[in-house]
Amino acid sequence: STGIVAATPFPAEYDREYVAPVSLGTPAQELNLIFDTGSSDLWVFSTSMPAAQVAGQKLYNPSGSSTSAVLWGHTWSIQYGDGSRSSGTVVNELVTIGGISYASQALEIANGVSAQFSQDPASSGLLGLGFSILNTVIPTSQKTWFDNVLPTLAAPVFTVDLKRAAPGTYTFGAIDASSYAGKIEYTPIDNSNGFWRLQASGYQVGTSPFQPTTIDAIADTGTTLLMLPAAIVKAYYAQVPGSQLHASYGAYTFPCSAKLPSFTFGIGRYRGVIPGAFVSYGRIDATTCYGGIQDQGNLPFSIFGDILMKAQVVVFDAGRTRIGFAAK
Ligand SMILES: N#Cc1c(N)n[nH]c1N1CCCC1
Repeated sequence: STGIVAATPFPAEYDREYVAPVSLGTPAQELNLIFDTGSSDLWVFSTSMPAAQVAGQKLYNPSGSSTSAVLWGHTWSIQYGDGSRSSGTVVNELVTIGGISYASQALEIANGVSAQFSQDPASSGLLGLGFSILNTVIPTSQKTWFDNVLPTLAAPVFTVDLKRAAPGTYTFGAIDASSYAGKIEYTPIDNSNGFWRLQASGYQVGTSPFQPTTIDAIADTGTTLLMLPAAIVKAYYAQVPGSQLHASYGAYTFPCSAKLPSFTFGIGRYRGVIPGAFVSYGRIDATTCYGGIQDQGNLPFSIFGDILMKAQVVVFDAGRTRIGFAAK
């Protein structure tokens, strides 16, 4: 089987996150979830949550589904890198994405979420697309939906084609040859820590010479920005007049009137180009804009988040434990 769903950015002009529809239970309850290659829990807002923590999100109601079955004694609790959290209980449920169904998917229902989630009306939860070792359900960890449907897919892959301020696609079980230009360049991933972790071969700022250097990064659709080592970030903004490491934001900002250089990353001999315009993440005030490239700080790896993804077609190949990039 193969399946395709739209990946819609929210808020429309800022691409802070991308959500896609997931169908739960019988009769179907369709919720928009963040598809996140940097985590491995499938969890949803539910009717078990306090009203004070809900603000417009659609809620999954297990009692309204004839196919939900409590996974007795199982709970989950997750905290993301930005400090956001959620937790709750677990049911087995029919979960369908792009027409691909799995009848007894571990579906984690929230009975509590942190403010970042409560204040985000666009997302009713997350679909983890990382490796199942990261799943937080106890006493027995559960498989991701992708892991469960893998044997039924025409090819053991999913493809991410995010776009800037426009709907893109997540495709399961196939690679749409018409979605990209040239060849897909693959590189092995290390999934031992549950991430799609790769080594890029270097970078280039604008038209300056390519700098060969290994960049140890995870491909993470759940992270908005491109988080890189301090030296690379410094080299990038050195080419942006008026940019600064803003004391109060603890992040690089620049004058919205600045012309931003492109950022190129290497995968082997392949060069992936992020247009300068993609590096403007959003306006802070009348004249100041927030950089889409930021310092990874004390993270143990870089994060190739949405700012990079939206410039490429990215193939997550579980069959051959590799990841592929192509221009579009
Ligand atoms: N922080 C963070 C983060 C990450 N590195 N991957 N996914 C994340 N989130 C998903 C929803 C909230 C944060």
